[in-house]
Amino acid sequence: MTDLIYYMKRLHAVSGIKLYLNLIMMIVISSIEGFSIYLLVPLLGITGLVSMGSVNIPFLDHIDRVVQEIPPHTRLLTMIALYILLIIVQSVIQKNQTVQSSNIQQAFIRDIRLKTYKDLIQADWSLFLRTRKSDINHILNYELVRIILGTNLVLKLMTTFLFTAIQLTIAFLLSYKLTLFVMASGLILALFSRRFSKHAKKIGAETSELNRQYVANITDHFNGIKDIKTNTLESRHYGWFKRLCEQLETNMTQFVRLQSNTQQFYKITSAILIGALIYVSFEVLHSQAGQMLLIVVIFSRLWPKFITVQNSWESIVSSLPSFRSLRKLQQECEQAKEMDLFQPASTIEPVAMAYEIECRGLYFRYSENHSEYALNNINVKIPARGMTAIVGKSGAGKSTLIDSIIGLVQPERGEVLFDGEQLTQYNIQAIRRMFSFVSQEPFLFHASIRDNLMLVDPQATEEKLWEALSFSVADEFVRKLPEGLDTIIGDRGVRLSGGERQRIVLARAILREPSILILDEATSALDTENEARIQKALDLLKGKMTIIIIAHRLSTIRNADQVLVLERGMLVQQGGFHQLSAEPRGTFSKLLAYQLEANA
Ligand SMILES: Nc1ncnc2c1ncn2[C@@H]1O[C@H](COP(=O)(O)OP(=O)(O)OP(=O)(O)O)[C@@H](O)[C@H]1O
Repeated sequence: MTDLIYYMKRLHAVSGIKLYLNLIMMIVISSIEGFSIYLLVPLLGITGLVSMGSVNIPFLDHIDRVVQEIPPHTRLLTMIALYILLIIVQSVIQKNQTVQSSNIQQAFIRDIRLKTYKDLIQADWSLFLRTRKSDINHILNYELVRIILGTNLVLKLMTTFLFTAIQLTIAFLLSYKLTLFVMASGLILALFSRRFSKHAKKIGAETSELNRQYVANITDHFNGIKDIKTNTLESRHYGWFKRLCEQLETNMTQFVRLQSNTQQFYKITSAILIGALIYVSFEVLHSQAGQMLLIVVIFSRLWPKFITVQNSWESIVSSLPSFRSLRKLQQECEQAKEMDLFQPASTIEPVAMAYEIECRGLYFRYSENHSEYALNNINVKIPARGMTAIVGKSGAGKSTLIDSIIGLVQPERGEVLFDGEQLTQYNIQAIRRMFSFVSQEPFLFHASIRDNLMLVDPQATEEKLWEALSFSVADEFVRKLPEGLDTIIGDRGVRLSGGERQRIVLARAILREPSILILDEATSALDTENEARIQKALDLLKGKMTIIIIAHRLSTIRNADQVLVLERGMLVQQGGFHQLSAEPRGTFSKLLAYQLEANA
């Protein structure tokens, strides 16, 4: 419930006075509707269907007196005209209210979307290690829609309460005994309906979970469609998906059944109550026709409100898990916040590194439950403008070391220093501006090659783009593409080969003119000829920028100034390529030997 209150406050902050105007309009609309129905009583009186004299109550008496002032021959026409006028006024207000309500809603949706996106993008890497991308997708799509619906229902419920209060006051004036009876019956029923609300909450939680799984499955299945096809797993995946769809169907049907059960319950109770009231008034109390009409009017105005309140409440309660999910994600993002979006990247002055990066006593675990450290007491210096290679078996901790140097993960103990200055949340953005990083899974957007390159340098000239492409040996193949630089490369660059993708990403990294270039298996998909050409280009960069390379193919790091050898998170060797190859018992020699064997 606190989550719901949080978002209602947010709605209030976004819409301000408009929200109250909207509520007032809703009340006016409901009141006119109520008034026009009460107006039916004198209308019926004029037609002679009901004798107004028999209805001895202040409110209707007053109306009757006003009606009597109208000349008899125009009385009916005046009353009908008044009725039509009321409906016209109501529809004009209704139109404005609908437009304003939609404006409020859209502004609220925009606010939540922007806040969530901003929170996410400002969060540090640890959040993305913990959270599935499909869950983020799910929250930004499905849950958001349910939150909007839920908020809308709360507003409607508020107006219903206000409207019911007005109705109750009028009803009280008409007959306090009858109104008290209806209210008491409503309260008793509300107590009975608590189990409906509990059930609605349970169904709502299931809906959230099932929708989460739905989005996760779709994302997984279509990300892995190549593997599904090559392993002929289509029918198995279809089976999973079918089961989930059936569960979703059952869940939705359950909710509709619950709501119709509530409605049925209220309708039957309403029929029994009104029957009992009519019987008692007629047979026991011998009431007149006017009072009987009154009973029907009051009952028919008040009772549906109880049904609306109960149904809206069930829907609100069922959407509470969505409020929880979004709030939880936002809270996690707030805790993991590492930067402020209000400071644009272009205004952050990159710091220049003159001497070295130093890792001092670094310890890191992905989870406190892990007994093994991904980085275990790493002490190392990476000199500026030199080439440092990091090698080791798969899982040795190479990428984790890079991630802690960039500040993507925070060490449990120890520190990373740039020219003696510690990497902190205050200088992280400035320090990151020095880097260009080509990861193991480089990302290209569904856009042209030009757009993908200019992402890092929107002012880049044509000449500069081709220079970068030439560096990464990508110029030849890009020239041959039908649209050249303007070729659209598909989702994540699927329309390019793995090696071509890597070369475009490398060109992008160079275009940024970094002072520290990090390549994590950046040329692993290249053929030996193209890899050798890139090696040469990298050699030319030595002395101009700091280069850190993670490579499995050890032949590619022959020219490195220093090699760091990692094993199970520990730095086990450090030195020049030839120096380490000459240590026969060392891990590096073993790695070299394995590769020679494999290539033989
Ligand atoms: N997101 C993660 N959550 C939990 N454990 C992780 C995560 N990423 C890596 N690890 C673990 O941390 C250790 C070091 O992983 P890391 O990716 O740094 O190794 P690596 O040397 O770069 O491996 P590779 O050469 O295969 O890329 C491994 O045991 C790995 O299983």
